[in-house]
Amino acid sequence: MPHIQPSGELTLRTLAMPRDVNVNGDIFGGWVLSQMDIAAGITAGARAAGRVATVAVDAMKFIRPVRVGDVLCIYCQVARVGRTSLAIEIEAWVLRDRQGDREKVTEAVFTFVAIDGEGRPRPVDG
Ligand SMILES: CC(=O)SCCNC(=O)CCNC(=O)[C@H](O)C(C)(C)COP(=O)(O)OP(=O)(O)OC[C@H]1O[C@@H](n2cnc3c(N)ncnc32)[C@H](O)[C@@H]1OP(=O)(O)O
Repeated sequence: MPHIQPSGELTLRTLAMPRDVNVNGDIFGGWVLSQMDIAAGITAGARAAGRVATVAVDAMKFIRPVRVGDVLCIYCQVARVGRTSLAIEIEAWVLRDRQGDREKVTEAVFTFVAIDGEGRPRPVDG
């Protein structure tokens, strides 16, 4: 079996806490999605040199559950730059129980729009 590595830059690391569990006792998918939005927003904001807003969440796949005590590691890369929008590919991996095996748990593509002070689209490259 090939040794699969994360794609992209490690942008955010955080610990899954008991307050974020769902009724199954695993971590709530919405919490994972919000961490991905934060991480991708950092990457998009850096590329667009300013404010960005999430306009679309595509190709979201929940591959494996996240559990309390896992370290969530989010990797991002810019996949496409348009006139006012940019797409960020995101992979979320965990280190099981803080230090164990590394597993990919989710992936997605988020689209951001560069916005000005009034919240209107502006060119990514000024
Ligand atoms: C659930 C939440 O609370 S998400 C929270 C954060 N997000 C928000 O609040 C954003 C709310 N949305 C908005 O304010 C507006 O949609 C804006 C300002 C982001 C964009 O305004 P729009 O009038 O849609 O802009 P417009 O039609 O000019 O499109 C802007 C760019 O986004 C792209 N775009 C718009 N909608 C989508 C979409 N669903 N998927 C992919 N790209 C899209 C367009 O193709 C265009 O890209 P380009 O300039 O690179 O060619």
